[in-house]
Amino acid sequence: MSDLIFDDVHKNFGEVPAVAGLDLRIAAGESVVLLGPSGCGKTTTLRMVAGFERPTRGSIALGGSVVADRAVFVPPEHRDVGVVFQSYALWPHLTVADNIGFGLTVRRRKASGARKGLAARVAATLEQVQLDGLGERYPHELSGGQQQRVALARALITDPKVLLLDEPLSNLDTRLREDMRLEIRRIQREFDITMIYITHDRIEALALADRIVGLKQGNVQQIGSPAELYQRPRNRFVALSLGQANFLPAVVTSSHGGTDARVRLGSGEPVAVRGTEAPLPEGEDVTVCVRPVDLTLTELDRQEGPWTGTVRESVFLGDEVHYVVDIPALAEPLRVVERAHRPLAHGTAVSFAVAPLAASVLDETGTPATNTDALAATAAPRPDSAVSSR
Ligand SMILES: Nc1ncnc2c1ncn2[C@@H]1O[C@H](COP(=O)(O)OP(=O)(O)OP(=O)(O)O)[C@@H](O)[C@H]1O
Repeated sequence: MSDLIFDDVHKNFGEVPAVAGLDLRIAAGESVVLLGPSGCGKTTTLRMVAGFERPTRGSIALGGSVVADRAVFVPPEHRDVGVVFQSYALWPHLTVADNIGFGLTVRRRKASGARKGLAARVAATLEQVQLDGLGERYPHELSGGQQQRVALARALITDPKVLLLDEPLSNLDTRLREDMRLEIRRIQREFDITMIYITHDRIEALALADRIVGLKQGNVQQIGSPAELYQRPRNRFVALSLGQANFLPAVVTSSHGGTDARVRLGSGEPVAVRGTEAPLPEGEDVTVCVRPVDLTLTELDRQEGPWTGTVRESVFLGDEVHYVVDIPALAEPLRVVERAHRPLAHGTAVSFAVAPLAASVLDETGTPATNTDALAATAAPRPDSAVSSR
């Protein structure tokens, strides 16, 4: 059974469409991350689930019951959702235990006579978030990470149908963010919690999601597992949301649809790439997305045509070298990440190769392909050796 269903959910603020037609079914125990830049509608979506906003159109169902549609609007206190905000929102004058217990006592459980079990529930929840023994402290006596654990515990103690987290790690330093990321995933998995987590941080999205929803200006761009979105992004926006990417013009040489295709870059040998769902006609101009780690450079004596180039920047980072390479046939410089066994110096002439089945064809109907334009402007013949699969 789906725990949470969005059916064609829209939310407009005046003329601003904050959320434009969200269709999503979240299964019980699933962790879904809404990923997108500021203003794409993440918080609005979360607020509609919590009951702080009402959809302009469409419906939201939670645990089998509609909580918001044209006719129904269940108020926040009757939705059984737990919310964790970026700001922690703890009561400064209450101890940790009272902050956590507060979440439970304001719920119906108080009325149903469960109060006597409160101390035991608080202790168990403190243990769940690994804060055992700190119940008598006040929030100002805790670190930022510990305070966020208290906020998490306060949401968890009510045993919510869905846990909503709104950029909960933004106020923490890098190290604590890493720890808390793992901690939230552990708790979510261990207790089989249905979770919606919103962030603009790609690492958080990749680390925490069973599925990621890529959002842009209120519109869903793609929904899928972290690996799907990373390895087969539908468009440039999704590709760049999850990390650095190169977008290269190519021509389809064979495709079977749903499976993998072969494309030619420049006049190199065809290279196997991840195809699109629909078959691609042979000869079709496409754009392929290649991650920097899926390219390799080969040193040349001199540049041999528009599909070879020169190293503009070479940054040694210990395990890896990050290269920026100017290729005349491409509008944008190529980004390449290689193991740091033999850093190539600035100005070195190079050819590049794409690893087989590492690149993917974008579905960019109607999107201007800047790199293709650049290629069309380049008339010089290209040596076959310049671009090949490795
Ligand atoms: N109460 C409101 N009144 C008017 N416009 C609003 C309101 N809340 C949000 N918006 C607008 O709706 C759009 C989506 O906002 P939302 O806060 O959902 O984005 P977000 O992705 O969560 O951004 P951020 O990461 O900055 O929090 C934005 O254009 C925002 O300005």
